[in-house]
Amino acid sequence: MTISIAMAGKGGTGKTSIACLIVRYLIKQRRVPVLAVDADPAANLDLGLGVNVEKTIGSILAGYNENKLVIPPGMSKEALLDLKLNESIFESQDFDLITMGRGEGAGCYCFPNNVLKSFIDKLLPNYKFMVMDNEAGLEHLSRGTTESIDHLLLVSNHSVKGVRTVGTIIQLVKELRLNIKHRWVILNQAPETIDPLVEAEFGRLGISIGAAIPEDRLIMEYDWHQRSLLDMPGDSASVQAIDKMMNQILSKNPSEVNS
Ligand SMILES: Nc1ncnc2c1ncn2[C@@H]1O[C@H](COP(=O)(O)OP(=O)(O)OP(=O)(O)O)[C@@H](O)[C@H]1O
Repeated sequence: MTISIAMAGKGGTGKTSIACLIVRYLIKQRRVPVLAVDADPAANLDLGLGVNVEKTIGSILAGYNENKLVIPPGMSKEALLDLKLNESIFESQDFDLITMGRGEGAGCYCFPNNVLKSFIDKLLPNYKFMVMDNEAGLEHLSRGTTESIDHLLLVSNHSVKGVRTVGTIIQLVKELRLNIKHRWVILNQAPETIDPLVEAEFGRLGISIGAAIPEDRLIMEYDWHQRSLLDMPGDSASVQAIDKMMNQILSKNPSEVNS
């Protein structure tokens, strides 16, 4: 069975960086192959993983909608779309990546989201792990494989707004009736002492912190130099915290991990 890990939280709190460091952990632990999914139209999971994705689900669908696809004789439009979607998989030795990207024009992501979901349903049996970076709203995680997530990681930075967004997402998960097996609240860029206001907000919402990832200048430097976070050194503070967090998370499903 594939173990699915999904990230959520307010924009800019570090979801993408943490997703990359989780992929790094899985690769180092040889828990491969990993399917990385960038389901946030505003995220750049590819850059964090040190690759550059040009073909996204959004860009393929834009061509499909505008009838830009030349359909070979004897092939259905759906079969051609499937073929094109397969071309959007970025393959590397240890992980594959699919990216939702932006559709053309403003507005609704319902169609790309639905296509992404059924695409994931098809791909998932080929992987040991799926790591999915999401936008704050989780509406797209309903129906199909993505309805049931093994580990939902709710990321907040050290701000009252970040914590409130986590509270809102917890509510949303209930309303959407998503089947989340384990939920973890991650405090990113955590200082040594948590500000009493931030702590009070966690307390008010009845949320306990599952793991804290410290502020690590190296993450910013890698970002600045567009270096892959997969190459972060094992002794850096953030990597050590992520590795510890992942050991704790995966201890919840040892049988699947060893199978
Ligand atoms: N623990 C950390 N220490 C230092 N800098 C960090 C840390 N985590 C993330 N950052 C920096 O914070 C910024 C935002 O991080 P990131 O892009 O991962 O957030 P995000 O939640 O995915 O944002 P978005 O939703 O907008 O894509 C980046 O510049 C990143 O380098």
